Parts: sequence; structure tokens; C-alpha cells
Amino acid sequence: MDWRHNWRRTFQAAIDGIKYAYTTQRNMRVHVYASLIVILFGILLGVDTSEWLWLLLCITVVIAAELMNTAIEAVVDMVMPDQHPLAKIAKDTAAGAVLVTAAFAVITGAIIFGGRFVTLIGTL
Ligand SMILES: Nc1ncnc2c1ncn2[C@@H]1O[C@H](COP(=O)(O)OP(=O)(O)OP(=O)(O)O)[C@@H](O)[C@H]1O
Repeated sequence: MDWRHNWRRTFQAAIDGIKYAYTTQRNMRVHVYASLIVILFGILLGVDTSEWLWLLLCITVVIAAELMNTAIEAVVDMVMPDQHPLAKIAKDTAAGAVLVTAAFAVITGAIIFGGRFVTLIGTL
């Protein structure tokens, strides 16, 4: 098997994982739609280069955390289909990681867009 075939398989597996998370996880879809709205506002309100970097960092971190959360949920469901306190800890902690990244994204968004929204509302 040459390296190109190997690389394509690895890439396809990653795309399959992202598709799985998007189609099965409501929160993943919420993150994707929220990201698209942020990008739209970024374009409309003319954010600068360093602000774009912060927004893209937030989007990446939240979506990556949701993907890891989905992976942890799948592993927990595979090894522990019954109720178990450690299964609860694993799922709740993974969900906590997503919450922390989402809070970071909301605060960053408020810092970047807050002043612009106030100015915009003031001009109406
Ligand atoms: N095997 C288990 N043992 C103990 N508690 C569990 C177990 N599976 C789930 N739970 C508890 O139920 C909650 C919801 O679990 P579920 O599998 O529905 O995942 P979820 O976090 O709701 O993810 P989703 O975004 O897919 O709805 C978990 O956060 C956890 O507190």
C-alpha cells in the first residue's frame, strides 16, 4: 500500500468521523450553525485580522471539543452500555470540556462584537 492510499484512507476516516458527529449530535449542528453566523457577522462588521484569528480559534476549539466528546460518548456506550458511575463521570467531564470551550467562545465573541453591536444600535 503506497503512502498516497494510506493518506487518503486516514483523511476519509476523519471526514467520516466529522460526518457522524454532524448527523448524530444536535450540539454539533448548533456549533456549526453558530460558527457560520459568527463568520457572517465577521464579514458584515469588518473584523480585523487578529480578531479573525481569535474567532477561528474559538470555532476550531469548540468543534474539536465536540468531536472528542462524541468519541468519548461512543467509547463509553461500547464498553459500558449499563449504568455505571465511572461512565457518568466520563460523559459528564467530556461534556464539561465542551461547555468550557463554548464559554470561551461566547466571551471572545462578546469582546469582539459587543462594541460594534452597541455602535450599530446607536446609529438606528
Ligand atoms: N452508562 C452510563 N452510566 C451512567 N450515567 C450515564 C451513562 N450514560 C449516560 N449517562 C448519563 O446520562 C447523560 C446523558 O447521556 P447520553 O448518552 O444521552 O449523552 P449526552 O451527553 O446526552 O449526549 P448527546 O449529545 O448525544 O445527547 C450523561 O451526561 C451521563 O450523566
